[in-house]
Amino acid sequence: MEGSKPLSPPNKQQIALQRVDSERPYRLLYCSGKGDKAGVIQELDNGVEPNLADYDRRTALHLAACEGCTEIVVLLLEKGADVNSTDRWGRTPLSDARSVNHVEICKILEEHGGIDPVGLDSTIPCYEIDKSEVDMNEAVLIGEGAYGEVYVVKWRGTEVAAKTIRSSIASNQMVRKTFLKELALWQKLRHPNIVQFLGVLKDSERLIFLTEYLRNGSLYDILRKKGRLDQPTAVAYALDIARGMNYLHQHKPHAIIHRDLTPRNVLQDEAGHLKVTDFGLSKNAHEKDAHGYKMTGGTGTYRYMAPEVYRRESYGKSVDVFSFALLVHEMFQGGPANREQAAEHVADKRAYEDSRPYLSSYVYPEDIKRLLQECWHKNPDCRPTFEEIILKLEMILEDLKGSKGVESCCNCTIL
Ligand SMILES: Nc1ncnc2c1ncn2[C@@H]1O[C@H](COP(=O)(O)OP(=O)(O)OP(=O)(O)O)[C@@H](O)[C@H]1O
Repeated sequence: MEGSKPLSPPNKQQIALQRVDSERPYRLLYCSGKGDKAGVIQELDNGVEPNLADYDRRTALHLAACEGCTEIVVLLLEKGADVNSTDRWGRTPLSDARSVNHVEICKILEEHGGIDPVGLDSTIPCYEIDKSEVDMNEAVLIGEGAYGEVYVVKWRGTEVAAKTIRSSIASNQMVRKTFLKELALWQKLRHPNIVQFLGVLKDSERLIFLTEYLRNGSLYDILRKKGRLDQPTAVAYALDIARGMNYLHQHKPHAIIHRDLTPRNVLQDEAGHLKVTDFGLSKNAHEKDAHGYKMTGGTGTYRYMAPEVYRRESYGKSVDVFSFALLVHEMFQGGPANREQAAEHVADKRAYEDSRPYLSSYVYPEDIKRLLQECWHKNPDCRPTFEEIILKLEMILEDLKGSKGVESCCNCTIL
């Protein structure tokens, strides 16, 4: 009879192998989210359960559906993945695919009996506002945009802005869903330089949503009234916008690209600070193709549009940096560059002839000039991030304060 050997402690290599083994099942989740078909097949062939879930109860099918990996979705379903497994938040793979608009995957999941217990519209109720709390008959019209009118109304004793979406637009179920999706994204945002979303009016035939009311109006109104801003004010405003935009670009788990950053979409609060608004056109950066993002064209305002967007190429976050540069240019200049020319013509020349606004040395300090040239660089990869822009602007503002001894901003004078 063979005597039993005393157990010796595992060596380093054995410990490493044990670790790989204990992490091994989760490779299925990793490969599914990355679209690594060979990896997924290998894991399943090794006997990993197709319904394996992580601590949030998210399965390989959730991840593949969410990341738009169609082939993996099909494969997992073939291998017996549960089409209606629910994660910690009650979301099925179909809920995920819908929320990021992966149409083909939604179809496949539905064909396999997939349901969406969460539903797009039901992400809204916690922010629904009873329409009896808002008297729309007392509403005062304050503006009109591409999607409808904007009113100031009273809600629980406070003046707020009510944005109405034209019934011709809101009656289209697909468009309505897209709006609700954008609002669901907006309602999660909280930042001092982002206009606060308040809620959607419940049971209203029209689609109406409330945001905080900024009584000083938009940057467009300010520039029309005041013309060119003094340098410290322009830089302080630029910092406000950059901070709001940086928050959007650093949004987790997916960056938010505004896509329509214009002077009309920047509003001023009573303290004189600027806030970025109108996420109706912003796009969750998760909805990307292999190269970046594709814009369907016609979206956004031509005068502030990045060349790659005008040319309908794939694009990324830096399209907002390009628009930002034009806003800053306008604050120093007092109005838009090439204002006598049609906006589309201006965008065309920027996209195909690399034309950029003139930077007079009398108007633009050297460091602002350099920053603007970097921000509207023709190569999107050469443009700085908003995080970098903030650092530069903070230094420029310090220098301006140092050289003048005075910062004048929003009617305040800081000595
Ligand atoms: N929260 C708000 N507080 C105060 N005024 C607002 C508010 N939201 C919008 N406005 C005013 O209403 C106007 C219209 O706004 P809206 O966002 O509908 O359109 P826009 O930004 O001008 O154009 P577009 O729809 O093409 O983006 C704005 O220019 C602004 O003057």
